[in-house]
Amino acid sequence: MIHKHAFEALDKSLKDVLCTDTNMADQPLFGGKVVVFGGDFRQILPVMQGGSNQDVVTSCLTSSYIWRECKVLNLTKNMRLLQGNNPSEIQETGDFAQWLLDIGEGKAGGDNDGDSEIVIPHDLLIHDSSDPVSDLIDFVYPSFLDNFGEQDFWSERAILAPTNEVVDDINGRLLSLVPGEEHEYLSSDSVCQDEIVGDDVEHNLYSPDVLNCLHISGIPNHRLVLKVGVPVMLLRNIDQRNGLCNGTRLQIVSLGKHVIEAVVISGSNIGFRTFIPRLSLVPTDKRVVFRFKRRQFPISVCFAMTIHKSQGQSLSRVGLYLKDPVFSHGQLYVALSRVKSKKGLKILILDEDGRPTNVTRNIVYKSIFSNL
Ligand SMILES: Nc1ncnc2c1ncn2[C@@H]1O[C@H](COP(=O)(O)OP(=O)(O)OP(=O)(O)O)[C@@H](O)[C@H]1O
Repeated sequence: MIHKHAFEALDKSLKDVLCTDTNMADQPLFGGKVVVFGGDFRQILPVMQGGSNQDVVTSCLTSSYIWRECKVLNLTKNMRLLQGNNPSEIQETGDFAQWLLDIGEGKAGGDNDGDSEIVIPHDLLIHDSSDPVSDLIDFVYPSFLDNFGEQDFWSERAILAPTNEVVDDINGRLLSLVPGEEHEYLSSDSVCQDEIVGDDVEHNLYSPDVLNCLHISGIPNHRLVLKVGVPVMLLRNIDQRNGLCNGTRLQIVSLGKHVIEAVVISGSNIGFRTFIPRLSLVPTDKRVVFRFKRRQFPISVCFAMTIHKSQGQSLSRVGLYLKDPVFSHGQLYVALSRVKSKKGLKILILDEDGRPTNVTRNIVYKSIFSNL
C-alpha cells in the first residue's frame, strides 16, 4: 500500500496545475479531478522501517485530509476464488472466503487486535510428515522433473514465506534439482560517489567485500545462480508497455555473459520474449546508512517468494511456509488470499523446535478500519 504522502503530493501538483484560485482553502481536491482509489486495508500497509503500529496506521490514506472527502464503495464478492459447480463446492468456497475475511479483520478464533495466535484448520496443513518441507514442495510442484520444461507449469504456482532467508533457502534447494549447467553471476558493488570522503577508515568500512555480503530486500544478491528453464521474477520496471514490471515472472530461455533471454509467464503479456541487461541498482532500505550501487541482473529465482512480493498475484497452487511467523499487519491475509481455490492451498507451520504445528501468528491493527 502506498504512503499517504504520495496521494497528497498528487493533490498538491494537480492543484498547482489546474487551479487559478491562489487561496489554498478554496482549491478543490485534486484540482477538481475525480480520482478513484482501489485498495484493501486488510492487506499489508505501507512499510515503515522501525515504525510503531501507530506510525503505520497514520501513514495510510485513511489518516490524510484527503480521506474526509472520499466516498467509500465496498466490493462484496471475492472474484479470485473460483466458484464450484455443485452446492457443496459453492458452500466450501463461500466458507473459505468468509474465513479469509475473518483472518484479515482479526476475527478468526475470537475477536483480537494486534498480535494474536490462530489455529489453522487441519485440512489446510502439512502435518504428520517425516520431511514436511519436501511434502510442501511436492504439493506445489508435483513431478517437478517431469513438468520442468512446461511453461504453464510455473506461471500459477509459488511457495510463499515471510522472510528472504527462508525464500532463498527454498529457491536454492529447488534450483539444485533442476537439470543443466549452473551459471553464476557476481555483481559489481561500489559506494555511490557522493558518499566517498577520501578517508581510509571509511574506505575500508565500505570495501567491495563488505558490500558483497549485504542481502537487501528489493535488490538481487551479490551472487545470482541461474539455470535455463528456471522461473525468475523481475525486481524493477524495465519496459512497462510490454508488461516487464517489478513482480513480473519470466522463465529463463538462455544465459549469456552480458544478457539473459527470458519469456514472460505472468501478467498480460505471457509468451513475450525479452533480453534482460544488468542494471545499477541503488537500495532504498534506510537500515543501510550509506548509499551504494549494485550492478546485477534485476531478477531473482522465484520458485519461492516473500509474501510482500506476492501481493497482486493470483495463483492456482500456493504453499505457505511459516518457518517463522508473519511480522506485519495483513501479511497472513495476503498470503492466504493469493490462491484461487481452497484445494490449491497448503500451509506448513513449524514451532520453535522445528516440528509441524497448527498454531500461527496473525497481526491486524484494527484502528485502520475505524475510519472506513
Ligand atoms: N469482474 C470480474 N470478473 C471475473 N473475474 C474477475 C473480475 N474481477 C477480478 N477478477 C479476477 O479476480 C482475480 C483478482 O483480481 P485483481 O488482481 O484485479 O484483484 P485485486 O483486488 O487487485 O486483488 P489483490 O489486491 O488481492 O491482489 C483475478 O484473477 C481476476 O481475473
